Parts: sequence; C-alpha cells; structure tokens
Amino acid sequence: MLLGCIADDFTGATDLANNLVRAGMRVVQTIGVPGQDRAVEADAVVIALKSRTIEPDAAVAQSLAALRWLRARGAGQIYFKVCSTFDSTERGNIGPVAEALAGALGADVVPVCPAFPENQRTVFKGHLFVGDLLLSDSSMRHHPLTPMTDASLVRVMQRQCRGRVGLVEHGVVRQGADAIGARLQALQAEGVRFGVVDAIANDDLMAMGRAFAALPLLVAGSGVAIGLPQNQGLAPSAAAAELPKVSGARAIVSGSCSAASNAQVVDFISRGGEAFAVDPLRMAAGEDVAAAALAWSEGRIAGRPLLFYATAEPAAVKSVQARLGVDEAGALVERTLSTIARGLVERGVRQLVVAGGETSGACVQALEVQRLRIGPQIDPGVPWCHAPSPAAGPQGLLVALKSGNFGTADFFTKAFALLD
Ligand SMILES: Nc1ncnc2c1ncn2[C@@H]1O[C@H](COP(=O)(O)OP(=O)(O)OP(=O)(O)O)[C@@H](O)[C@H]1O
Ligand SMILES: O=C(O)[C@@H](O)C(=O)CO
Repeated sequence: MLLGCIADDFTGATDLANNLVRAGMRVVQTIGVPGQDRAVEADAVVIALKSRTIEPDAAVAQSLAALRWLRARGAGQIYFKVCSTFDSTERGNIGPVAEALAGALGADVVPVCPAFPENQRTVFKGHLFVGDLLLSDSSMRHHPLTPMTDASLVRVMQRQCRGRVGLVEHGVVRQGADAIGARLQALQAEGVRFGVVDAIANDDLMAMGRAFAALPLLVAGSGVAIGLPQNQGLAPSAAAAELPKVSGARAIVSGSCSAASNAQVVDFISRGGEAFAVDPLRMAAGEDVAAAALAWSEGRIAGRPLLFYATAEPAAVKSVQARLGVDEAGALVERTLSTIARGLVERGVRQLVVAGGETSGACVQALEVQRLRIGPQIDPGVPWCHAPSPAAGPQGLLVALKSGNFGTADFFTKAFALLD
C-alpha cells in the first residue's frame, strides 16, 4: 500500500477516494477501522471515521487505531483528510488528531492544505476562500455543528495545537516543488511543526504532490490527492471505475443544512419531486417521525425518487438548537434519518443519495456498510459508490454520499440521470 488515508467523515472519505481514483490509484474505502485479519489489494486505503465533531480524546484514539492498521499493512505515507472548509470545533479535532499522528509517525514538519480549487476552495496568505468569499463570510459561518468564523488557517490551527504553526506562501508555491520543500525545511528549522500551504489552482496542488513525496504525514482536503499518484508513475484516468449495475427504487436522504443542500432540496421540489419534511420538534415531542416517513413512502417508493429532508435554513436550525441543544438536535435528526434510510432499503431502495457528512455517517452505519467501491463522479468530490449491506441482499446498493456544500442545484436529479 502506497498511501494510507484517515478521513474525519464519510463524505470526505469518498471525496478523497474519488480524487485518488481519478488520478490513477486503485483505492479501497472502508467504513471504520477494518478487522485485523482483513488483507487489502490496493494502492491506497481510505479509512472513513466519524470523528469530526466527537470529543477530541475519542477522535485521537480512533485516528491512532486507524494509523496502526494502515502501518501494519505497509502504508508508505499517511494522509489525514480534513474538510475543504476546515470544519472543526474550537477544541479540534484537526489540531489534536494531527499532533497525535505526527507524534506517532515522528513527523517533524507537516503540510496543512484544505484547498480544492475545482470546488472553489482556495488558500491564499493562509486564508481560506469559498468562491469569492473568505470562509468567515461564507455560509459556513452558520454551520449547525462547526460554524467557521475565522478564515485564517494559521490562527485556527494554532488555537488547536501545542506545536507552532507557520505558512508556505503562494509566492513560494508558484516557484515549484523544490521551493516548497525548502520552505518547509526552513520552517522546521525555526521550530514550526505545521505549515499551512497556499494553493489557488490545480498546478499548485501538482507541485505540492511532488514536494510532499517523501513526507510521512499530510493534513489536507481532497485536493492535494491529485498530485500524489504522479509520484508513483501513475497516470490520471478520467474513466472512473465501473460499478456493478444495481436496479431498484430511488431515494434521497438529506440532513445537511448547507446553502448548497438547501438549494438542492428547493430545486428537487420545484421540479415536482415528492418530498417528506422531517421536523426535529416533532421528534423531540416523542412522535415516531421515521415510522411516519416510511408509512408515507408506501405506494410511492416504486415511482420517481423520493426525498426525505431535515435540511433547513440557518434561522430555523438555530431555533431548533436553542430549544433542544446543538448536539441533541443533531443526534436526534441523525437517528431519525438513518432509521428512514435503513427502512427504505428494506423496502426496495437500491439507489440512495445521502446529503451531509454526519448524516452519511449515521446512514451508512445503520445500513451496516463496511466498505465502498468508488464509481463514476456525479459532481467534483461526489462519486456513486457500490456498497454491500445486509439490508440490501446479495446485490448490495448504490450510494452517493454528498458533502454538504458540494454539487450543483440540480444534483438530486442529475445523480440518478447518470445511472440511466
Ligand atoms: N432542521 C435541523 N435542525 C437542527 N439540526 C439539524 C437539522 N437538520 C439537520 N440537522 C443536523 O445538522 C447536522 C448537519 O451535518 P452534516 O454533516 O450532515 O451536513 P453538512 O455539515 O452540511 O455536510 P458536510 O459535513 O459533508 O459538509 C447533522 O448533525 C444533522 O442531524
Ligand atoms: O472536503 C470537503 O469539503 C468534503 O470532502 C468534506 O469533508 C465534507 O464533509
């Protein structure tokens, strides 16, 4: 195994696996740390954790367990995949996990770069931009679990780390791989452990890929992955892996409250799509909303795709959180949506789109999925995948795990059109 990857959420894991596959690597994605006896035949393994918003100690423990599994199978380099919008709480978990991995690997200097220009995430002078906006001015400031109110990655990372954090500026990055490597070494000599690296275009990521070839640990979004397979002489491949054909009913489960997911829900409904709104206050009042949703699906499920959504605008999310508490509201919605996802698959859904990283984690766990095979890309960062699941029988099912902010407005329609 050339590359061992630890992703802090499930949509992020498929995003990374998708970029590695497209750049020419054979990739296996596992849900959680696989059993000790599990052998793998792949250039890269991506272990998907659900560690982004849990307690830092638990995130560190899970990430170190993943590291042990990967190193025992010879992983040459470790890639800690974080969100392209650097989603984290004040306590972490990017800093604590990165420091624990760096300590275990003896990594003296570690590059940090969430840039993904194909999805409008760029880093300049250490500041993260989402499209034309600073991260702190983007819709990420309203995220239900990880509101991002500071665009300076050096500052955000420094608040989460004991080691010092420095910057590799774009002026250096555009001089190429040697200059990037030299700057990282200079930072290390100054006692800096983490170097936030600027990147505004894919050329920057390709140069980084060469510069990072011999480093034991990278902390990055999925963008940096496009520059790594070239180090092994692997060539980019636009032809995504073929997936087995799986036919059956179609559904979408959306628990993401991002601006993109809100627009996608509106677009789906405005095209006449049938949708069931999952209301957290009804759940909190003790109603069995999952049972109501599944009863509603009876008689409809074999027709056009059905949408089940808790997706709401920031003001509505805030008011629910004020009444239930942030964590309790999130957990309640995740429990209900994942029960719905499981029930839908038991009732014949075999092509399932899930929107939101935490939501995807909950749904994939409810479906007892242990690994995913990556297929064709729907939009940058979001592929269709094949997943074996006891709920789906021998054929398994097709799932697309959509990161909250990814995908065009017509994503929910486009995803199924790709399978036709
Ligand atoms: N109406 C709602 N009120 C309160 N919380 C909600 C509501 N709808 C969803 N949630 C919660 O908000 C969180 C959304 O996080 P999730 O990771 O699923 O989406 P995202 O952050 O947009 O996606 P990504 O992590 O891929 O960027 C989940 O915990 C979900 O349960
Ligand atoms: O990097 C991203 O933006 C996504 O892969 C993600 O992690 C969303 O949760």
